[in-house]
Amino acid sequence: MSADLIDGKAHAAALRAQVAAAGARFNAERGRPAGLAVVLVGEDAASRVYVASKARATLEAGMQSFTHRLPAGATQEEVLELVVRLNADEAVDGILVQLPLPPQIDETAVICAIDPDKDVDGFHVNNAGRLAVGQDGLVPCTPLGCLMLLRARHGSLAGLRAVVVGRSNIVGKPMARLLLAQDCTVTMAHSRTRDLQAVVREADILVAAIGRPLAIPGAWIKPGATVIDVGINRIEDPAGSGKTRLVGDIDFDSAVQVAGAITPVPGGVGPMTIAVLLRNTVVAARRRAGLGADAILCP
Ligand SMILES: Nc1nc(=O)c2c([nH]1)NC[C@@H]1CN(c3ccc(C(=O)N[C@@H](CCC(=O)O)C(=O)O)cc3)C=[N+]21
Repeated sequence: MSADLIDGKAHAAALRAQVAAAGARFNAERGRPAGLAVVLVGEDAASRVYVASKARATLEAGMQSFTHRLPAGATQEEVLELVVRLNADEAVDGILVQLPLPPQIDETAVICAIDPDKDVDGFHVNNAGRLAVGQDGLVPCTPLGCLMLLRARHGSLAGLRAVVVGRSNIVGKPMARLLLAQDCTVTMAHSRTRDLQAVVREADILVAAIGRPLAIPGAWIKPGATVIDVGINRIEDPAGSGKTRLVGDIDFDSAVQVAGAITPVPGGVGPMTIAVLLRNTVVAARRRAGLGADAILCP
């Protein structure tokens, strides 16, 4: 048996079309487009690629895109000054500071400086707290994208056993909170979990966000489970040739034989992350403008 492939690119394209429609409505109501500011500190090549693709996606969705590049040697004060300026800028509805930041900069301090109403990453402690207690806020893009994929497949998730492997503030913790809010029975597993294999085996829904290539083999997975692979790891191609390729945290080739449905890497969760970022930007723009929720943006 072979699992259904969950086509993240297709789901992301559909979401982006909805976001573009909602963005156009916002523009018509307010007389200006929603605006997203992306801050990039340093010259990391991979980061530059993400930032360029985000900027392109923002423009395609009819939003305004502002990209700010600071040198790798920028000081904490310079980064904070820029964030303060973007907080005060009425044309900016969303602020994303690309992580990781260079070592001389205190990431927590920078995230805390972002206006929570513009925190489209959902990393500010106000938004993390809101998610934890079930209040409306801005929800981190990757876990919300995963939830959308799961809702599209299952409809209701109530009563299903969900296992989240990984406990980062960016993916694991908010993912677990979202699944709990959907009435899943949630287990959080991590690097210190004993008998991870037995825990994974319980999962009707498995979300892997570990950051270790091919860490979970198909033999661990419950037959028929829905598997969401958040990992994006660049490894040397084992076939030799010195080339590299992207793989997830799940050993796809064995997992696809066992799972009921699975996201590929690339083309799974990654494209959803960017689509949700745009969605969050329109949500933030509407809230800041005192407009009600736009129904098509509510998952
Ligand atoms: N403040 C902040 N917020 C972020 O959301 C954030 C960040 N910092 N720092 C970097 C990571 C990484 N990230 C990705 C998003 C989409 C793809 C994506 O679409 N990947 C494609 C493949 C791209 C390729 O081929 O290289 C895919 O999975 O199909 C990848 C990585 C967001 N990040």
